[in-house]
Amino acid sequence: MSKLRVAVLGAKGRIGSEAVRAIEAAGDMELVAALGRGDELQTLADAGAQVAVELTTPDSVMDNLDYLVGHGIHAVVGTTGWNEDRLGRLNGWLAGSPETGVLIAPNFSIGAVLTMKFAAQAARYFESVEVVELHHPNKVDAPSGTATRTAQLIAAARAEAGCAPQPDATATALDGARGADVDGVPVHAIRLRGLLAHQEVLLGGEGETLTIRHDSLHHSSFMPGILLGVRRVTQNPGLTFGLENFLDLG
Ligand SMILES: NC(=O)C1=CN([C@@H]2O[C@H](COP(=O)(O)OP(=O)(O)OC[C@H]3O[C@@H](n4cnc5c(N)ncnc54)[C@H](O)[C@@H]3O)[C@@H](O)[C@H]2O)C=CC1
Ligand SMILES: O=C(O)C1=N[C@H](C(=O)O)C[C@H](O)C1
Repeated sequence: MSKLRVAVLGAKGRIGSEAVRAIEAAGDMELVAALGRGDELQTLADAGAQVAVELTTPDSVMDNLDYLVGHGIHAVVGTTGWNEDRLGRLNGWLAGSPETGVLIAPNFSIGAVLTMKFAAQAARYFESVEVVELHHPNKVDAPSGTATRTAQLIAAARAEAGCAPQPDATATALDGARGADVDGVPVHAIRLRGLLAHQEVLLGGEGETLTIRHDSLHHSSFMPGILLGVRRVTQNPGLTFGLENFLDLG
């Protein structure tokens, strides 16, 4: 069977360099291009890339996806910075290239995907819920894409269950002291040397609390998800948001 022809964008970055190694080691894939900032996107079409793994920066990802979708190259995207406006533009490009698949995964690690699922399940049973994400200090965006998605899923589950707004008597606060408000869920971002990517979801009810914590200790935690995404995206045209869509989580 012929190997999948895969490219990496952001190949010299923290996660991109790990992805290059993982793709090179995968028996069913061939790494046909590894691009860094400033490299010509035309290299991807010239190399016959079928799938591109996009691991760059929020300021680069849209131009790259415009090119990829326009050339019918499937994309597996880990880069953060997604909002309604960006998703709308991407869907517009995909409408003009209906056979192309794009997976956007806020997090490729199985533990983080499960954290999001468990948090959404638990959120309706507790009065209070807050998200704390903790990352290395070189991260350029806050809150993390994972924390934003977690808070959105929690808010949606609470709305569906008819939960009341969270109790919070804060009358005066220093700017930022209560974190960012994502759909009514406070999200707090810590940046600390020594950390990689971590998240806690804190839930509180009468006389009890529940903490769901996940730790990515190495970039290798993201690789099985990236490889799964590469294998599955070619059979899933259009936009898929979240790796859970390619997992049988029940
Ligand atoms: N979804 C997930 O599971 C994960 C997502 N990420 C996200 O991936 C992105 C990259 O993270 P890191 O590797 O830590 O950052 P990084 O800064 O180490 O790497 C980004 C790389 O992309 C390069 N780059 C920028 N523009 C480019 C362009 N137009 N073409 C090609 N290369 C370009 C940069 O020069 C840099 O080498 C971030 O948005 C981060 O949040 C990171 C880890 C896991
Ligand atoms: O920048 C990172 O490192 C990470 N980014 C993603 C995010 O913002 O959620 C995924 C993971 O947290 C690592």
